[in-house]
Amino acid sequence: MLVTLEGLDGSGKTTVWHALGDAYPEAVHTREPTESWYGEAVYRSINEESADPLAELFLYTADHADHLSRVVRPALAEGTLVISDRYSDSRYAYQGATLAGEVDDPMAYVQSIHEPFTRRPDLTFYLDLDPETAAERSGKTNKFEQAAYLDQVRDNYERLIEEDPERFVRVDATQSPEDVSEQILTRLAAEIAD
Ligand SMILES: Nc1ncnc2c1ncn2[C@@H]1O[C@H](COP(=O)(O)OP(=O)(O)O)[C@@H](O)[C@H]1O
Ligand SMILES: Cc1cn([C@H]2C[C@H](O)[C@@H](COP(=O)(O)OP(=O)(O)O)O2)c(=O)[nH]c1=O
Repeated sequence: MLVTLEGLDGSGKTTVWHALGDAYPEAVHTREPTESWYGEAVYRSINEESADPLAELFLYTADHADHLSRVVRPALAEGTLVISDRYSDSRYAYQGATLAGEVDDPMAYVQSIHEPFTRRPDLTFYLDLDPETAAERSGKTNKFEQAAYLDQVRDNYERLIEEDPERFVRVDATQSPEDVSEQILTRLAAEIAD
């Protein structure tokens, strides 16, 4: 089973990911961008103000392809639970925003380049938080963390949820970290038992 955590920067994904690590020590806990050299290239681009958005999309997508073949697919093939802090929906939502004006319907375009090779998550927790609080919590440390930009990213996440309501579980991320984790742990336990 492939479970992903999605949401704006500062929505609390990493906090939940640690709680899931404690609850499911036998699972593969992973993230995108990854820690591979592809992921390092992605972080280099994130910290570059003038990075070309299309080039950046392909760096993220290269990192995803490597993540899939090296980590996600082998673990799933062994029947291991995989929990990823960010995954392809981050590309659809974020690059769907950075590519506005570069290509028509950027989110559909980004989805179309993933479709032939990606593995759809079985379950995605969306940590729902307003962009102002998210930007405040995240400390606005990179170019993607400004509230106006996060507004567009949030709209894109809403479109993704509309497209695939069965897969997404919306979690109110204004709750305390304990309540957010508790809600996710309860739902995940129920899905695994199903
Ligand atoms: N539910 C919450 N309520 C208030 N603050 C939170 C909550 N969850 C996380 N935080 C804090 O917000 C900041 C960003 O959380 P983090 O888990 O790193 O988010 P993300 O991985 O989504 O960027 C951290 O300082 C963290 O302690
Ligand atoms: C995985 C991914 C992340 N991002 C962005 C979101 C973040 O601003 C940044 C780094 O991700 P991350 O380190 O997960 O940031 P955070 O923990 O604050 O959520 O990269 C994309 O734009 N596209 C992607 O496909």
